[in-house]
Amino acid sequence: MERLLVLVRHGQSEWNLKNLFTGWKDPGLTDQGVAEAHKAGEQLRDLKLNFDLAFTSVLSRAQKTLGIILEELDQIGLETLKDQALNERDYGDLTGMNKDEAREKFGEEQVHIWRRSYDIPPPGGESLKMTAERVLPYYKAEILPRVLSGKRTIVAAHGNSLRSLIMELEGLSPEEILKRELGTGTPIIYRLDEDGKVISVQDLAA
Ligand SMILES: O=C(O)[C@H](O)COP(=O)(O)O
Repeated sequence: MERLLVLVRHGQSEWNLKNLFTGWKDPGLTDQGVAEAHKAGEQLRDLKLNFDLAFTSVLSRAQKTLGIILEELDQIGLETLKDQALNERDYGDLTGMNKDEAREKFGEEQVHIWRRSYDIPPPGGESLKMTAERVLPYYKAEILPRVLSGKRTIVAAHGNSLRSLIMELEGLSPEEILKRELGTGTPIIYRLDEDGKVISVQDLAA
């Protein structure tokens, strides 16, 4: 039985383009983001992949990316579960701030710590560890059992919610996962064994 799990970060958003901390804000996709989502769908179609079930966050950039991918796969209307647990990490007081201006205001080092340390949250927001503490219980309760039952599953979500998942799937340390940058609109294909361990990983960015 195939146990297929595909993760995809949303295509470029309006706020990615403007270089703003986004977190739980809900900007739409740019034209480039729409194109990236189409390309992700085409890549999956070229691999002859399709799905029984989809998961996404409650944020429109992830939902729209998923919608475009499903359109490319001729799977519009696929059963889709949406949950806030898969949202981007909450960037707290940094939300809406330009990332370069934040570096000027708080210093390069501090902004890097807020963006890429494992357990130091930005002011009023979530660290990667806190993000993982909501993503992983949801994965274990809702996503993994369905993958293990043979439902071919796609998850369209966000840079940091997906980092939490990848850390778990690939057994990475906090240092290793924080070095991993996820491209917008780039699918990563996992095949799992009956215990949920990863048998193979195919990153379509590579
Ligand atoms: O929320 C955001 O601003 C981005 O989606 C991810 O940002 P990061 O690369 O600063 O973690």
